[in-house]
Amino acid sequence: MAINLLSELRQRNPIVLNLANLVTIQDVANGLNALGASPIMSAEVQEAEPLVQLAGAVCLNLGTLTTSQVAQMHAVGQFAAQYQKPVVLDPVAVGAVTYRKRVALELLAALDVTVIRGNAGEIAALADVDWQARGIDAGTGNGDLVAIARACAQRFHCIVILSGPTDVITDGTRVAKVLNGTPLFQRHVGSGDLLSSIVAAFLAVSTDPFEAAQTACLVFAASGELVARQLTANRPATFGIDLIDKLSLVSGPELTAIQKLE
Ligand SMILES: Nc1ncnc2c1ncn2[C@@H]1O[C@H](COP(=O)(O)OP(=O)(O)O)[C@@H](O)[C@H]1O
Ligand SMILES: Cc1ncsc1CCOP(=O)(O)O
Ligand SMILES: [Mg+2]
Repeated sequence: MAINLLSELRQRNPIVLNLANLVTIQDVANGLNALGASPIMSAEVQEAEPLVQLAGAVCLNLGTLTTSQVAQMHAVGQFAAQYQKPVVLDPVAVGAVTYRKRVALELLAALDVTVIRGNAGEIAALADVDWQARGIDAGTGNGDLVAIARACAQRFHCIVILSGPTDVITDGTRVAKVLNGTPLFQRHVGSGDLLSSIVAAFLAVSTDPFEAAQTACLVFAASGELVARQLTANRPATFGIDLIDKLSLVSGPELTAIQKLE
C-alpha cells in the first residue's frame, strides 16, 4: 500500500478521460477534481485519439450505454492500447441485463482492460457465477467473494476490484482487502462510479496497477468512513456532498490512522 501515491496524484494532477453515465457524470467530475485529478468527459467518437493522448488513464462506464457510446468505447480502448494508457471498466448492472453483459464481454475481448471495478453482482456475472443481482446493486448470493474476484481476474487477465462492505482486489493470484467504508455508500447513487474513476486517476500516476487499485480503494472507502463518523444521522445526500469535500481534504496520516487492510 502506497499512501504517498495520494500526494503524487495531487502533485501531478493527472487527466482522466471518462466515458461516463448520464446519472452521475457531474459527481464523478467533481469527485475527481476534489481529489486532485483533472476530469474530462466525452461523448464524441471523433475526438477519441487526441483525448486519449491527453489523458493519463481512461474510465469506461457502462451505466447508460448507447450504441454510439459503445462504439466510442471501442475506439477509445484501442487508442488507449496504442498510447499505452491504463483502462478501467465499470460494468454497471451486467448481472441484471443480458445485453449489458454481452457488451462488456465484447469490450473485454477487444481491449486491454487494466482494472475491472464492479460490485459482487457484476463481478459474479462476468465470472459466470450464479448470483441474484439487482439492477445497479450488488444483490444477493452466497459464493466466496475472493474466489469470484479471482476467477474474474483469471478469465480476463486483468486486475479485479470487487467492491462492497469489504473491497477485494486481485490480479488472479495476489489478493488484498480494504475493510474500511460505511453503509452510506450504498444509499448514495454513484459511489461505485466515482470509485472506478478514482482507480483510473491512481493508475495514471503509478507504475504498479495492483498498488494503484489498492490505494484508490483505501482512499475512497476510508474518506467515506471519516465522513460518516461526523454525520449525526443517516443522511445520504449530505454524505455525497461531504464525501467530495473530504476527498480534497483527506491526508495521508489520517488514512494511515484508520486503515483496515488485509
Ligand atoms: N455496506 C458497505 N459498508 C461499507 N462500505 C461499503 C458498503 N457498500 C459499499 N461500500 C463502499 O462503497 C464504495 C462503492 O462500492 P459499491 O457500492 O460496491 O459500488 P456500486 O455503487 O457500483 O454498487 C466502495 O468504496 C465500497 O467499499
Ligand atoms: C441509477 C443508474 N442507472 C444507470 S447508471 C446508474 C448509476 C449507477 O451508479 P453506481 O453503480 O455507482 O451506484
Ligand atoms: Mg456501480
